[in-house]
Amino acid sequence: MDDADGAFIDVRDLTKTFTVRRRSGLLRRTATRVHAVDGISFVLRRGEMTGFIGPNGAGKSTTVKMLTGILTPTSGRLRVAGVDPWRERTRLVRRIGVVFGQRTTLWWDLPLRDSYGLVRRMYRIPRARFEENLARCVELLELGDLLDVPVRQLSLGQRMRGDITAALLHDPDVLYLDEPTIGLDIVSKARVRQFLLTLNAERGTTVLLTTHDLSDIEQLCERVVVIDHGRLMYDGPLAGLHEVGRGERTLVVDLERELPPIEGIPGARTVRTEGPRQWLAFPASASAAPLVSRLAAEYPLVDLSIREPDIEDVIARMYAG
Ligand SMILES: Nc1ncnc2c1ncn2[C@@H]1O[C@H](COP(=O)(O)OP(=O)(O)OP(=O)(O)O)[C@@H](O)[C@H]1O
Repeated sequence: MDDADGAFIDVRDLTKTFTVRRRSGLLRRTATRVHAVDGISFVLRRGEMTGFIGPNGAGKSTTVKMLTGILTPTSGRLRVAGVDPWRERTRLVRRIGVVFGQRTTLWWDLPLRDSYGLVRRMYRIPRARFEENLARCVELLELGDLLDVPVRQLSLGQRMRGDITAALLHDPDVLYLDEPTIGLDIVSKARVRQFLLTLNAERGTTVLLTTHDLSDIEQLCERVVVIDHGRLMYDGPLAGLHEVGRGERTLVVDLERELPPIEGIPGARTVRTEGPRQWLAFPASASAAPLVSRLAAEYPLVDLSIREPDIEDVIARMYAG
């Protein structure tokens, strides 16, 4: 059930504080408090696919653990599908799927097929629905040849596809993915991403994706939530994140030969040189045309291009600020 206002995941002023006791002398121990999540709020609607990003230690895992009912919040309000995850964990378990890129939820010594059988029993999935969901995942994730292979013999990419299938056999409404493409080669990454797009489009599964790979976000998510030091830094469309960094654009100039850094062009400053190539930053609000004609008049130009700030630059700048 969704909230009256259509919120499927509703997070308000959520905090989680850990008390860490450290030895501070021979016999003394001092307690310090870590504000892992420090008052974040966001609302996800059903069927949204959202990127959840932030640097190491930002509080992403802690947030996801609270969303899945593994950790209890220190304060704030939390609802997933109308349910308080901590209090009604057993009810919620049927509605959510979780995939951790770095750990497997499969049984190491069992072939995938047997692992899935155990998942079926754990969730009491009706046989027909189980078979249907399994067949679908096997086809889309190309697992057909792997079902009888013990999990320990699978490559990382194969295991990840196996894990995603296990998380979806009970038809969850929401899927939490923690670094689903970490360590995967390009082909496996593409397969996993395509699968997630199909899942979201066909089933309307709500997806919250934690990743350090920003191309995951660019290819999958229209919306991104950024946290740092437990605080919300940005929540909005991916395009808006580009806007945040749209203070400057860069002109990449190829000269006929290596020259000293270009100087004296009003409104532009040389930020980098590498052989005959130079990079000039200029305000995004300014037109590049006068700059280009001035450069062409004064320097032996071979080629040039304009670079928009990429998402990595923008985020690096947000964290730095
Ligand atoms: N059980 C715990 N006890 C004490 N401190 C904790 C505990 N779990 C997390 N923390 C601290 O809370 C902060 C947030 O950690 P969290 O794991 O949520 O970050 P993260 O954004 O998931 O980082 P990463 O990208 O490295 O996985 C960190 O400072 C971490 O050391």
